[in-house]
Amino acid sequence: MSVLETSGLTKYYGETRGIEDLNLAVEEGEVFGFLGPNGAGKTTTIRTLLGFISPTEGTASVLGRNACEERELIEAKHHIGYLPSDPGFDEETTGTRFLDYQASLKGDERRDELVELFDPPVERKIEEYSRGNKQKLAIISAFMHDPDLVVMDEPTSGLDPLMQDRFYEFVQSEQERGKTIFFSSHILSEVRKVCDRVGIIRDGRLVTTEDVETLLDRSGKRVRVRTESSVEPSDFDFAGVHDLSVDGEVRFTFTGDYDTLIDHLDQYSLVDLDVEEAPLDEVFMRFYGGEVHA
Ligand SMILES: Nc1ncnc2c1ncn2[C@@H]1O[C@H](COP(=O)(O)OP(=O)(O)OP(=O)(O)O)[C@@H](O)[C@H]1O
Repeated sequence: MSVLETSGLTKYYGETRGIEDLNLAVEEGEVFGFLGPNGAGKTTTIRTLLGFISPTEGTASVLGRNACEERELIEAKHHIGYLPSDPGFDEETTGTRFLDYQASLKGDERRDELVELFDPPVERKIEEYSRGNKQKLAIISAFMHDPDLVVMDEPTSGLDPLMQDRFYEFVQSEQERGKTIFFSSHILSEVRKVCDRVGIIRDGRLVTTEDVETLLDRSGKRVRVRTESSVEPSDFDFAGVHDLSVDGEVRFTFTGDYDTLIDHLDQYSLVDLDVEEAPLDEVFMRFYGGEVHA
C-alpha cells in the first residue's frame, strides 16, 4: 500500500483549474519530489491531500486513510507532519510558546534535538523573526512529533545556503530512519540533492514521474566557454549541443557525453569555463514542451 496516493484527483476553483486528473503514488521510505513552476498546482495538490480543500473529482489517501473524510484524516494526522509554503504564526507569541501549543496538539518528542539543530531564537517573539527563522520554526513543528510522513511545500524558501544544506542532510537522515517525505519545489537543483523520484506537474497536470537520475541525464548542463581564439558556430556542431549561441563567448545546453565535450574543449585555449545545471524552465521547454509561467 502506498503511503500517499491520488487517483483522478481534480480541483477546480470555480472556472480556474487547480489540478486535473492527478494520479500519484508515493511509497514508504521514499523522498518524492513534486516539481513544477509557479502556479502548476503543487499547493493545490498538497492542500487536497491534507483535507484543507475538497477535490472536485477523484480520490486521495494518506497513510491508508481517505483524505476526503475528515474523521479518517484526523487519526492519520497524528502521524503526518506538514510544512506549509507560507507558514502563518501568531506574531505576538514567542517561538517557545508556539511550539508548546503545537506540542499540546500532536506531541514533541524530538523538539529539543530539532531546536538545537536548526537553532531559531525561540525565546524571542515571532514578530522579530526573519523569514528564515520563521521557516526554521515551521520545520521544527513539522518534524517534532516524529511523524511517519512529512509533506513539505517549498521547504527551503527563506533559508540561507548553509541552512539549506543542513536541511537537505536532515531530510536524508530522516529517510534513513524510514520516514516518507513529499517534497514540493520549483528548484531542480534541490530536488536532485534529496529526492529519489520526481513527479513533474505543469498547468495542473502530472507530466511525468521518473527517477531523479533519469531526469538529470535528460536535463543536461548549461555550458559557457570563453576561448582565446575566436570560434564559429559550426565548431560546436556536435551531438548533445542545443541552443548554441556564439557571441564573444560560446553558450549552449549540453545533453551529450561529457568525455566528448572535454575532448572537444581540449583543442582550445580556454579563458573561462562555466558548467551549471540547466534551469527548470529550460528542462520543461526541451522535454515537456510549452511555456513555463514562472
Ligand atoms: N484559492 C484559489 N482561488 C482561485 N484559484 C486558485 C486558488 N488557489 C490556487 N489557484 C489557482 O490554481 C492554480 C494552481 O495554483 P497552486 O497554488 O496550486 O500552484 P503552485 O504550483 O503551488 O504554485 P506556487 O509555486 O506559485 O506556489 C493556479 O492557476 C492558481 O492561480
